[in-house]
Amino acid sequence: MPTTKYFAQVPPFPSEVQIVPLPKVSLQKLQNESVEESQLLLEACQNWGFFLLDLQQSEKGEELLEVAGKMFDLTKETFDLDQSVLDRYAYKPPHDLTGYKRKGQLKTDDGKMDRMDLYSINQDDILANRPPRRNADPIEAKRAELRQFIESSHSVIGLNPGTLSALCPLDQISETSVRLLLGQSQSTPEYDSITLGGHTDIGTITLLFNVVGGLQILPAAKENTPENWQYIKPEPGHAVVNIGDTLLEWTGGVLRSALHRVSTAPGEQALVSRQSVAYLVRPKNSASMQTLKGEFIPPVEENEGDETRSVNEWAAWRAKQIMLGQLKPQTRGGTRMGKV
Ligand SMILES: O=C(O)CCC(=O)C(=O)O
Ligand SMILES: [Fe+2]
Repeated sequence: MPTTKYFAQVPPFPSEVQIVPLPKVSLQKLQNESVEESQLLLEACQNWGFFLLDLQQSEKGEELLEVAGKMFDLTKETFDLDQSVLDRYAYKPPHDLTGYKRKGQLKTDDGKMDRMDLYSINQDDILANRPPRRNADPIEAKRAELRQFIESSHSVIGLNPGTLSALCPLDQISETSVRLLLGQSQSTPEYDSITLGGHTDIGTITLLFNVVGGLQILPAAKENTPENWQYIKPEPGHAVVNIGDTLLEWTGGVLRSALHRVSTAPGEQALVSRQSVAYLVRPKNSASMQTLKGEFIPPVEENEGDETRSVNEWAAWRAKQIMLGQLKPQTRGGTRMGKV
């Protein structure tokens, strides 16, 4: 999440609300190769599939916080556009998810419609790996800042296993995107309403910048009932990082991909609009979904049959399964669940 400046502009997260006790992992300590910090990171990725990344006291981290602030400003400028202007950039699901998604187009867990406006910007468009696409004016005007945000986010997460950065290079075509999100303020809040339905992220890793609360996760082994969902409290100077399904598959289920959603923000935070910014990393399209080999990864057993599809084929299959209702997103992987 960006710096304190953005937190000062909204009501505080209420202290009485129960929150998920997510570990805070320090980027600076990871950069200094702290063994304890790496252990904390691994445990968080196994137990929760989520952690808070403390970006403070690290040059790279502070740089990212600064540019994440610019992405918040861009989110505001973009969603301040007239509805008729935004509609010109509408996304075209299921094939093209880049562009603007108006609220009310997706079913949420409770059978109602979502309340989240999204604008997805393709990484290859910003880095000029493909012919440019015409985006809404505020986005066109901030191409340089978007590039900075992508490069800075990529370098922060590229720190960890070397394999990950090799499989998600910046110069090869992928579906990696920057997503700007807006949940509108509610003058008479409906606290049980879902803004963006429960899902897992399909990619490898997601870096999320939140100021206002609302993001919730369903802890492992908990039934999907309203009382089991718990809020993540946004912290100044930290990003929320979560593991996606691709990393779960690549690690043979060692890491957890957790179900999460956005609900109405708690307390007085529901009275203000909620912006958030996500950097959703996908592998290069030509990569394989095959389980990686490594010290911590259980070998694939003969009767299991390893995944042989490419990232592209697998993503198309998965999207279709979800649409047909044959695959329901759920928390998978991690220590407590063993192999998937
Ligand atoms: O807005 C948020 O905090 C979460 C967004 C999210 O989960 C997503 O874009 O995949
Ligand atoms: Fe997500």
